[in-house]
Amino acid sequence: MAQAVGLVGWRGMVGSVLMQRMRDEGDFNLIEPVFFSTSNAGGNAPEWAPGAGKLQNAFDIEALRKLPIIVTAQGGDYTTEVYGKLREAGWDGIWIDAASTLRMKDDAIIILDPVNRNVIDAGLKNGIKTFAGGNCTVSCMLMGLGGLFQNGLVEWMTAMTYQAASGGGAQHMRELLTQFGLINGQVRTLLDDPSSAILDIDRGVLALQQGGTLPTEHFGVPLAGNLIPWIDKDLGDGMSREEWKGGAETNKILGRTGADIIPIDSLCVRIGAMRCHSQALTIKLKRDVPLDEIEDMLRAANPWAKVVPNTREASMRDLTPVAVTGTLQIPVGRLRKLAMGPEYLSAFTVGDQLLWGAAEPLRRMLRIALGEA
Ligand SMILES: NC(=O)C1=CN([C@@H]2O[C@H](COP(=O)(O)OP(=O)(O)OC[C@H]3O[C@@H](n4cnc5c(N)ncnc54)[C@H](OP(=O)(O)O)[C@@H]3O)[C@@H](O)[C@H]2O)C=CC1
Ligand SMILES: N[C@@H](CC(=O)OP(=O)(O)O)C(=O)O
Repeated sequence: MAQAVGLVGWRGMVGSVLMQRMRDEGDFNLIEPVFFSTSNAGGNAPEWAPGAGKLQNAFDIEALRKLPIIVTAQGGDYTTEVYGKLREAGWDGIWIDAASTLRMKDDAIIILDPVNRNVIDAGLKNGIKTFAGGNCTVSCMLMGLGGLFQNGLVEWMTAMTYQAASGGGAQHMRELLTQFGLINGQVRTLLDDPSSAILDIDRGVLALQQGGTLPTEHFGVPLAGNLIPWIDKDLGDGMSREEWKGGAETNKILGRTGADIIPIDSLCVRIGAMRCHSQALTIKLKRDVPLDEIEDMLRAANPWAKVVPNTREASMRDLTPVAVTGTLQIPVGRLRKLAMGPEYLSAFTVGDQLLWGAAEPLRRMLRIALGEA
């Protein structure tokens, strides 16, 4: 008989991508979905899930307690509000969560099964019941570079990130597009006139960007025609929380602790892409490995990592957010040894932060929990 699975956060941005992937992969044939809402209990479940009945109250601990598995993409505040109460009420089910809240807890595993299926399986065997999707930047990086980690080749690594607006949420994407539109409107007459001076156009754009009238409620400053070299909270030691996650989460996903920890550091930057995070990586290898062997390792690690030849044409065609959006492929390119020596490798990777960065690890974990993968 199909297992009942509670779904919370299914209509949000991450949740919608998750629902679409579950529908595409036939996951709903394996479960009896119970849809929850924080805002519309008693409303209708989505029309594409006939027979799913009414939406249940996502804060109703008694209703949640009945379910052996709960999948949530509702957000960290919801997890903070509900998870503890549910466990305190004696709930012993499997909790699969997109939020960062529980990731670093000792009794939780960060899920990215193409990279850490061994950690997940060992956890399940040892009674772990809490599974959290990783930070989008970390998950996309590990999907691309998994081969180097699998082969124990990484001595240390730095990631310079180029993160899309979607990482902030749906409202951030809207704000970015509104800013682009307003900027275009500001200089449209000049743009339409081929004889206008580019510096006049530039002055017009800057006047709007600096004038304080662009909507910046979500990003704090204009992102259109700009970048923001800070993502997430200020940890007070010169590091952003997003940068801290790069090292902390990567090592936890890989199951590395103590002396086995791989130093990984980042500088995380928000740019005006829509939903793909990109990152430029500098990797110190433990030994000099020829580039063709490195490429073979990257390809062999999982079916989604794709090596892009280090040429201008291939990089421009295949290694951009626009090329990757909506796909599960994680291209890795710009691979070359650096001037510092043959153990120093440069790489660039791009990933859809709503797919491998958020939804995909959750639906795959659900299948593992159901014994279907
Ligand atoms: N955004 C991202 O890039 C990533 C997000 N995550 C995590 O996923 C979680 C959710 O993020 P995200 O999906 O961006 O959040 P959203 O804001 O898109 O959705 C969250 C909830 O908001 C409610 N909501 C209110 N108004 C609307 C509306 N007009 N349309 C849709 N939903 C609405 C819904 O709850 P209800 O139906 O109950 O009203 C929905 O489940 C967070 O924990 C985040 O950390 C993880 C990785 C990446
Ligand atoms: N912080 C990421 C998005 C995100 O939701 O990350 P996390 O799941 O670690 O909170 C970004 O802004 O691009």
